[in-house]
Amino acid sequence: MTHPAQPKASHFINGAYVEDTSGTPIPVIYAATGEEIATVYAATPAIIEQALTSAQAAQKEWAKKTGTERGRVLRRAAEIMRERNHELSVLETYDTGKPLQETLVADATSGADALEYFGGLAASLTGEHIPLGEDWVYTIREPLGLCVGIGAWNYPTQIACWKGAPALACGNSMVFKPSETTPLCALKVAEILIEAGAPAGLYNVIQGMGEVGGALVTDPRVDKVSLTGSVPTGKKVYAAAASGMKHVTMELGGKSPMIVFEDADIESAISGAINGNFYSSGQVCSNGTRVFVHKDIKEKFLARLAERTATAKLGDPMDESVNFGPMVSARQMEIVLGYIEKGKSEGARLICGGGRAEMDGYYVQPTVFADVTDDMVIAREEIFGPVMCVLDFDSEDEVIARANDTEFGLSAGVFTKDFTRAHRVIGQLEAGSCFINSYNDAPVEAPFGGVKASGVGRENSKEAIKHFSQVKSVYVRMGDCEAAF
Ligand SMILES: NC(=O)c1ccc[n+]([C@@H]2O[C@H](COP(=O)([O-])OP(=O)(O)OC[C@H]3O[C@@H](n4cnc5c(N)ncnc54)[C@H](O)[C@@H]3O)[C@@H](O)[C@H]2O)c1
Ligand SMILES: O=CCc1c[nH]cn1
Repeated sequence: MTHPAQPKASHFINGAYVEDTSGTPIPVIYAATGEEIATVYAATPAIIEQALTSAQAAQKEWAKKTGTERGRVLRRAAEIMRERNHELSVLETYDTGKPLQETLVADATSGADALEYFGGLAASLTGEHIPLGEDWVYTIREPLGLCVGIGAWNYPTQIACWKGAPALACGNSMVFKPSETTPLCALKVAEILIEAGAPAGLYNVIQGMGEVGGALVTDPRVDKVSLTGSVPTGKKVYAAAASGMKHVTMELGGKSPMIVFEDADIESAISGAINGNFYSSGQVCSNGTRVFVHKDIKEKFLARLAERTATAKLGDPMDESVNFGPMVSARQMEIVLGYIEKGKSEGARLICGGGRAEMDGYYVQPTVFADVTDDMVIAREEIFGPVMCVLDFDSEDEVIARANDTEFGLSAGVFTKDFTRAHRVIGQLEAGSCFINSYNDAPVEAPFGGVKASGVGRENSKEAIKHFSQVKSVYVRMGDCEAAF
């Protein structure tokens, strides 16, 4: 019997599902059991061509609509997503293995927030009037054209919407390629947009691995590339886009610091560390995986952290009481287990976890290492799994320097009751998305993105509009135009 997660076809192009089984088969594996639940096929050159042609044609008509008309479609799509939240969350759980407890509140709902927010902004995307004596300049905010979105596997619905919603609000069209590990959810986003009144071809989804992404990035019809992925992929995609002088947004990886000062509320700081390391089984780009704890409170912090981590409920992700799921894939589980062994061999002190959980599926125990030093591999490389590194520090200046000593710059957090210190420290941290006495909140109203190797551009908020539109300026001379000869 066909599994309920099996989509009608692999791709969604020009308003309909499209199949081409001559592409490479991509099995969809449910991470909680290892069972193959669906198959899709990588886009062939003919499929890529269909998607780009449809998107290019649809964009021209879409850009002629008023912002109010565009916004209405996006807001209707948001409503449909909310009405179907349960069904979409179950699919997200099949796609990623993340617990339903999480997907019910953080995936389709976050996608709907983006559609609603950018739907609301669409009608207010105007230019300005710049008086110059008698003359004047006016500006027009114009779409970029055909945008390509390429997704990572940790938030398939959210990523499809965080890219699609601002792109469409600004009058662009999109071809979206989900991660080959989680190909299912973006198809539903495309389906819902059509149901909400989007024209055929405006938002297309095609499947595939890096080669399909590469073909999209280098196509001369594409004006903008927005990637969510790792730093190595980001470097390749950024370079390929640059050779075509395309606009880019790069949402990449991190190894973010979370600093716990001696005056912090310990329970609250531990909640931050848990949210910033174990939510989505640690598969969140902005995670605060280097937890710097002041030496005076380190042992107290570790003892309580171990106690609370022991209460994590691993199990069937469809059971709503389960709050800790498997890694997305066997490959990701092996990568994470490799880092755990590295941490042990490097001499870090294992506080809890430290291996695979004894159950079917790709579960890794929530793991905490203490006495981690800055030079250890586990403190330098992005693990993208449930592995928290606790490092201790003495002084504010020292911890700021150590927190910044990384190629990454996605996020940073500070826990302290001293707000003067909180703002002073945050002001010196090299990171794009920061938190004070909290960790990992990502509301659509706030800009999201990194500095240094963690990325270029911002998603969400009004900032995203700047990355999906361009400004035309028009000089208007009221008198005669004069020349030297
Ligand atoms: N900053 C953010 O917003 C954010 C959010 C989620 C995940 N991430 C990052 O994503 C990574 C995990 O996701 P992943 O393993 O899917 O990342 P990845 O870099 O392996 O793949 C990301 C996407 O890029 C595609 N791709 C690979 N090579 C390509 C190429 N040469 N040209 C075009 N496309 C190509 C993949 O098929 C996939 O769709 C982590 O590093 C994580 O930090 C960042
Ligand atoms: O994974 C990165 C994006 C994100 C952060 N919090 C929720 N989603």
